[in-house]
Amino acid sequence: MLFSASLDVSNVWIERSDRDLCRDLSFTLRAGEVLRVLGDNGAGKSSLLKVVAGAMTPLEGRIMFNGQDVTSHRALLQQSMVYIGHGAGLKSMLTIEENLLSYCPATSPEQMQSVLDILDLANHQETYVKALSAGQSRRVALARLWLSQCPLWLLDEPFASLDVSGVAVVESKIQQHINEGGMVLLTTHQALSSVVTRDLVLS
Ligand SMILES: Nc1ncnc2c1ncn2[C@@H]1O[C@H](COP(=O)(O)OP(=O)(O)OP(=O)(O)O)[C@@H](O)[C@H]1O
Repeated sequence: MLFSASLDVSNVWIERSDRDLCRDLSFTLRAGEVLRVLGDNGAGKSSLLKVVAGAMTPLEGRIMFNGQDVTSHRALLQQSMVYIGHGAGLKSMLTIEENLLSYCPATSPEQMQSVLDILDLANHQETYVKALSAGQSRRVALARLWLSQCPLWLLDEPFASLDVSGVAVVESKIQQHINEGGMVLLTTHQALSSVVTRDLVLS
């Protein structure tokens, strides 16, 4: 699939616990780009992602997607993005397959098998998510990315809990996504070894 999308965030002001996390923050994201949000613990990286995802409302600012103002019309953006926050967003009483189908109902059995193989979860297809390790749960959460066919990925610490092979799989999927014109906004405290990023530093 080839994507063509753009994100323009302008003059965002985010306040939390009576503290300004950012004021007048603007940035753009274009097809084929990865923007890495950096900053110390508590700087506001997760909050910024939540604002773009529509899970938090900024005091001021505008978010444009494909040239359309989605600041107060989040539905337009929701159908074009996948947001993976700190929590895996999985239902613990469902199996891996049931969880993925609840997000991506059009997934074919072949696609499901391929994703589980890539993530080294093929033997856990029927396992309930409550019985997975933190890294395995993270892998399931991230599998939504390449089943969803959405241009915009918002990833809060996507490599947390992943082992070396998990990090390599996710980096290669990010590279594939941007090669196809996708966009990635992510927070991470670690350098990406194979993907070129632009950096946005919150202080
Ligand atoms: N649920 C909340 N209610 C009130 N304040 C919060 C909440 N979550 C975070 N904060 C505050 O907002 C600020 C920014 O938090 P945020 O999680 O966005 O930072 P971060 O840069 O992602 O941090 P980290 O690198 O530790 O993950 C912090 O000062 C924190 O105390």
